Amino acid sequence: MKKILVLHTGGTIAMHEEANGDVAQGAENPLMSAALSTAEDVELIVEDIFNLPSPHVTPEHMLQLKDRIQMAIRNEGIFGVVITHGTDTLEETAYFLDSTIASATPIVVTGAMRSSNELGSDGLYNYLSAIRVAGDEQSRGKGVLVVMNDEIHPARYVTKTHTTNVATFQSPSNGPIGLITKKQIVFYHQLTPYAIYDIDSVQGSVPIVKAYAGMSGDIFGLLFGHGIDGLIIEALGAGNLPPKAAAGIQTLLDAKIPVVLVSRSFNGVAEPVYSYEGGGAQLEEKGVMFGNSMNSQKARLKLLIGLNAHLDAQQLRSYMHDN
Ligand SMILES: NC(=O)C[C@H](N)C(=O)O
Repeated sequence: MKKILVLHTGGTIAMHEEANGDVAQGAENPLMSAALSTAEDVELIVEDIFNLPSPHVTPEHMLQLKDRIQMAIRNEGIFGVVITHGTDTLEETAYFLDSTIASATPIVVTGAMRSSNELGSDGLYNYLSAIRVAGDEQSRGKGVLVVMNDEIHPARYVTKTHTTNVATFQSPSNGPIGLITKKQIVFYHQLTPYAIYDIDSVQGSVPIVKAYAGMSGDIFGLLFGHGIDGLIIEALGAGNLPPKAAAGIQTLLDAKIPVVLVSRSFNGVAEPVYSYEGGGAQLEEKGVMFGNSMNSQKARLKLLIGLNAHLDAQQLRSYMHDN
């Protein structure tokens, strides 16, 4: 019997539709009483660790999940872990766990786009698929995986791309890492290795600011006054800013506050290419770091992890760049 630790955290997968069409949380998680027909060699240890819509999930909750999973890996002889989660911030929790837990144990995160009593509800199906993947030998050593809609995606690359479609989770640059069919689980490729920091705190204020045509630098002055510890800028194209915005970040850089640039384009990498005013080459010269192909919400967690791992400026620069 393979022991699978299941941690329910809430989200649409644990919700129901009411008579007026609103989707709401009940006192009971419907997954707890669902009739499951899993592969017979799996024993589930099920915990309702939280019951939160995922917009209520914070890095502190992610840290709590990490601690619970690490304890189970160390002491409870588990084969794999399944986490059910709301989809809005699912990629963030999955990415956080992927970046902080160094273990070959399969860790699979899943959710649903339609609540438990809606026509075409995908919750139970995704839950069963996640259990199958978490109990599969091939899933070992593949980092944290996101299982939705018959696809397996690496936490590093997956993102929510659609507000309502059940095929919302995609890995824009790389595609899924695997596929779930009725009879088998197929993996297509391996991930390259990446740094993992087993942090024990998630302190610090790291906001995200999105760049746009005609942007001024005012927002950076306000953030500086607010006392931030780091900043992610979703920059334009390959990693550029409007001239006034570029000038506005100087105060943060002078104060040695890490500023990381990612792109608001969801495909490709942000890198220092252009030498015009506000161009990436100039920004790099000023001390801005580049977050490569990461999206802003994951780059924010990554910077938070780097800061809580007490990396020095050089280590932080290469950590933010490698993904
Ligand atoms: N589909 C979902 O789970 C969305 C929901 N708002 C949540 O993230 O909690």
